[in-house]
This record gives sequence, C-alpha cells and structure tokens, in this order.
Amino acid sequence: MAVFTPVTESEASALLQRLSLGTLVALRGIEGGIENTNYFLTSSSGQYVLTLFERLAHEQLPFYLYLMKHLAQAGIPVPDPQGDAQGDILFTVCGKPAALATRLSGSSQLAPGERHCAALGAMLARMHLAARDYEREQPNLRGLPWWNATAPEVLPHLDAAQAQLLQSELAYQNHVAESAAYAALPRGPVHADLFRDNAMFEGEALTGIFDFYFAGVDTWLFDLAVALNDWCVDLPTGRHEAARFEALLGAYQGVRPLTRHERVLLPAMLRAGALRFWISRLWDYYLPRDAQMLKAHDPAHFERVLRERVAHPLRLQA
Ligand SMILES: Nc1ncnc2c1ncn2[C@@H]1O[C@H](COP(=O)(O)OP(=O)(O)OP(=O)(O)O)[C@@H](O)[C@H]1O
Ligand SMILES: N[C@@H](CCO)C(=O)O
Repeated sequence: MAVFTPVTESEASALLQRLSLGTLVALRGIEGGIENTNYFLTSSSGQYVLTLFERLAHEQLPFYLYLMKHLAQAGIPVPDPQGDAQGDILFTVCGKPAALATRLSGSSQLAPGERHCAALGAMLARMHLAARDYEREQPNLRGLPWWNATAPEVLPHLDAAQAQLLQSELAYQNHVAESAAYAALPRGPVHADLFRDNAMFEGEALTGIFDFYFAGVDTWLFDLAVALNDWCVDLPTGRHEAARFEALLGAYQGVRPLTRHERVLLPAMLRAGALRFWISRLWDYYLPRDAQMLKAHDPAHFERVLRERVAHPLRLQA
C-alpha cells in the first residue's frame, strides 16, 4: 500500500474547509502506486483523491497540476485539481506538498483488448494536441539526462550481460538524441507514464487518464512508445502483440498522423521507453525508500521488453 505519510481526518477536514468542499464523509488510504501517498476522500460535495507528493519538490508540482487543469478545461477526462478562493491548487498537508483532485469513475483494465487500446490511442493523440497551448515548461525529469545519471547507481547490481545491455543501449540512445531526425520530432507536454494502471474504463469506454506526475515536455513519439510498450505487449515474454499494437497506433493516427521522422524513429523510441522503465525499476528495486508497505515493480520485465525491441525492431511502412 502506498501510504508513506498517514493523514488524519482532522487534517483532511481542514483542507476541505479551505477549499469550501463540504464536510468529510470518508477517508481511505489507497493501495497500489509506488510514488505518492494517495487517499480516496469523500466529502458532502463529491468524491476526490488526496495526493501527498513524496518525491517531488514543491517547485516541480505546478507544472503537473496546472497541466491537469488545462487538460480538464479542454475536455480531456483527467483528475481536475481543486482550487481555493485564491485559485491555488497546491497545498501543504502533514508537511508535504499536496493536492485534491476529482476522482475518475471506473477501474483500470489490466487485460486490455483492441478496443481499449484504440480508445487509449485516440485519447493520447487528443491529449497531445490539447496540451500544445499549455504555457508552463518543464522537461521530462525521467528523460535521457536522468538515465545517464542513474545508470551508474544501478550498474553495480547487474550481472555482466545486463550491464553490457544497459551500457550499449544508453550509448545508442545518446546517439539517437543527437540526430537530425530526433531534433525534428514534434514535442510538447507528454504524460510519459501512460500504463494500463493509469487509465480508467467502464466496459470499453475510457473514462479518464491520470497520474501525471511524470509528465514533462518531451517528444510525442516517446509518449506513444511508452504506451505501446505497456498496452500492446505480451506480459510473459515482452513481445509486442500485433493486433493491439495496430489498434492503438491506428487510433492515435486517426487523430494525429505520425510524421515521416516519427515513423523512422518509432523502433528507437520503443527501445527508449523500455530502457527508461528498466532503469527506474532497477533504481526502485535496489535503492528503495522507506514505506509502510512497498511493492517494487519487476525490473526483469523491461529487460525482456528491451531485448525484444532490440532483437525484433518494428518497421512501419514509410
Ligand atoms: N483521480 C483518480 N480517480 C480515481 N482513482 C484514482 C485517481 N488517482 C489515483 N487513483 C487510484 O489510486 C491508485 C494509485 O494512484 P497512482 O497510480 O497515481 O499512484 P502513484 O503512487 O502516484 O503512482 P505510480 O503509478 O507511479 O505508482 C490508482 O491505481 C487508482 O486506483
Ligand atoms: N509505470 C511505472 C511505475 C511508475 O509510475 C512502472 O511500471 O514502472
């Protein structure tokens, strides 16, 4: 369970009062999630999620929270951070930066079919377009500079073959990032962590996407690759699953067709997406932080995905 910081009912009530959102009815810690403390909060005026940010600094948070607000106002179904009378949406609870956002209905579809993937792909493209006029700037803080900085911390924990893979893939991604094709990729605010557990469905209808706390300005193609690597993968083997892959990519392109450079670099970005989560999972696994109960994600999965993407690059027709 991801309750790193316990919140009392009186602390939650004080926040509700500040936001004029009625009186507290229920407060329940949320299991799952490995980054932040999350509670479902029901008040006399509605259902919300209270998040205490454990790793992110106060200065980084306005980018995420105002992005969510921007997207919500543009009609993208995302949690809408609630503001006080001054319009502030970032607060302090138990000494931690905190926000209260609307709760999405539905539940995550952890075994998605083609229709779920298509709904997600279309929404991802809509989200990219809706974020184009978002004015705040923040790089993807889990981008290439972070991979380069974090790899030396995890390398001592790897065997020789893993270390070789990590180092050669990093070298390849640094090389790609210096290319003219990469510089030509369209970019903007991206989610950067749009996994199955960060979307909600009711049946086959997508009711929303959430957990924007890895968002940043990066290439749209990287965001798409992260989603394809999770939604369209055979989990035991790490192989891509063609029907779901076509469904997600086709629906994305139904809203925003890929550019020529994006088509060329998709195989490289699928590798980049696998590398990003292999490194972060290694980091969480070998260098864990305190938690009441913390279940680290399995790093070996993204090692398999990366090996697959290197061995069997997907080619799109030019
Ligand atoms: N706005 C929301 N509406 C409905 N449910 C939510 C909302 N925000 C969070 N949740 C629930 O809380 C759980 C944990 O949230 P989340 O995934 O954001 O955790 P985290 O620790 O911040 O992130 P991570 O995915 O990085 O582990 C989700 O799986 C979901 O069930
Ligand atoms: N989506 C990440 C967890 C952090 O949000 C992972 O699966 O490793």
